Amino acid sequence: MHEFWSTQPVPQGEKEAQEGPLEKKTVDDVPKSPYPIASVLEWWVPDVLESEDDLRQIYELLRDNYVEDDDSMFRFNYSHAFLKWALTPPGYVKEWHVAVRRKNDKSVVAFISGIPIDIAVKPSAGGDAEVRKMCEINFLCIHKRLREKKLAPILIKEVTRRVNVLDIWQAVYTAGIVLPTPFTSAQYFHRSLNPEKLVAIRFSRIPPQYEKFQNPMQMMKRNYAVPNAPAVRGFREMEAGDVPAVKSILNASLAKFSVAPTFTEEEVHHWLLPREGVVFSFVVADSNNVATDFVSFYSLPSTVIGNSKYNELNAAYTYYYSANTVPIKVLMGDVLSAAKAKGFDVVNTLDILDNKEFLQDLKFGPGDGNLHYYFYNWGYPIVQPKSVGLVML
Ligand SMILES: CCCCCCCCCCCCCC(=O)SCCNC(=O)CCNC(=O)[C@H](O)C(C)(C)COP(=O)(O)OP(=O)(O)OC[C@H]1O[C@@H](n2cnc3c(N)ncnc32)[C@H](O)[C@@H]1OP(=O)(O)O
Ligand SMILES: CC(C)Cc1ccc2ncccc2c1NS(=O)(=O)c1ccc(CCCCC2CCN(C)CC2)cc1
Repeated sequence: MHEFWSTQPVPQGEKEAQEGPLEKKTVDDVPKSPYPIASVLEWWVPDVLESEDDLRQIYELLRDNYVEDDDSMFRFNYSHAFLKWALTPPGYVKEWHVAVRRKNDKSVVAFISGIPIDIAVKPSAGGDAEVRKMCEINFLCIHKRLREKKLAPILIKEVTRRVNVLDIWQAVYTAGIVLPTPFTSAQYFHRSLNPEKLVAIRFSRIPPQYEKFQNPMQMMKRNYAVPNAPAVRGFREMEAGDVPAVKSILNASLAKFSVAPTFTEEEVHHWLLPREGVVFSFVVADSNNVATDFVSFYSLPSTVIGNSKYNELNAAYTYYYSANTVPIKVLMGDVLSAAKAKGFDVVNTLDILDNKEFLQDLKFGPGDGNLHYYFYNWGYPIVQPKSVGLVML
């Protein structure tokens, strides 16, 4: 059971692992050359920032081989611009974008990414959080034709080596599957904005509770209708001038959670300023035009697999927020209006952060997916998802 993960510094599910590092090594212990790989394959570092063609190759691998839901109805289709944004935050390390190509035709067959992140972790016994420089791992993907050949552990060992060699010894990551050993498990929830399209894609017929109506689809549309203008006075798109205020209110909000990132001003600028078709952010400004509240969401479309009428689902995912002068339920209501106005079909979210405070009133329903959160080389007690303030793209 877990031939690879049983060899790794992760909690192995026996008694509660002690908090903190599970193994201690130094840079001198780290191999200086790349992990050995099959002779028909080669390691490759794409230049996602400067080479559109390198970015396109990573985009296409993920478009055709990345995460699907259990019923293979949807597959994530992160856009070029989204991947460039997600992979190149301030201080990113190019070599942590680890790809594998076939030597003969240079086709990309696998990928895994790491980016730097400062994580504040609160000891379970209480007390101040410890801020730790970690690596955030994402986009692990192996071409469908190369699955179940133990290539994933090789990718994981190589990215670990490239992170360790820079004296970083912890990582944080999430997955839709259970591995040794989650420190929390969150549930997906979704909110229809375009019920007609969702019904056409997901069900052959309208949900039974609507059958009793004379015109069921009309009733669904009415049930999921949202205002076409924001309710909150002073609600507007975030601008560069808001960065200092957003940094301070967001860091203050995230400090409440047991596990959450901390953001520098540069990181607020990169992660939270609006980017067309990628990330959308808004502030509530007071009479001096100073941001008192903040809310954001990102665009992650999914390919609809095998549906005659639609081939793409436009999904928005709730991102970071700081609700201070208005309840998060009111702020997120304006997110639904903004997402509808921008043509999104559904808003997805998780029961992390304070999200439980709006799920019911804003008509979110449970999805059929879970998101499990993990540390690498850091023992931590199991906490509830509402104690977690980390959103992973
Ligand atoms: C200090 C720095 C540390 C940095 C590293 C920190 C750790 C980062 C860890 C990665 C975080 C990724 C975060 C995300 O991106 S989660 C998203 C993962 N990607 C997908 O689901 C896309 C579609 N699936 C695929 O591309 C493949 O099925 C993948 C690549 C997922 C596995 O390929 P394949 O199906 O061909 O299998 P194999 O024969 O090569 O290898 C089998 C071994 O791999 C273990 N496995 C399977 N799925 C995952 C998974 N999602 N995380 C970790 N391990 C996984 C599995 O338990 C088994 O080990 P063991 O059970 O026998 O022991
Ligand atoms: C009601 C559905 C239409 C909602 C929905 C929409 C688009 C989806 N696209 C792909 C997969 C599922 C989709 C879905 N159903 S769902 O219940 O919200 C759901 C089910 C399953 C997943 C996959 C597990 C998370 C994979 C993680 C995501 C985070 N990342 C950092 C690592 C990989 C995500 C979302």
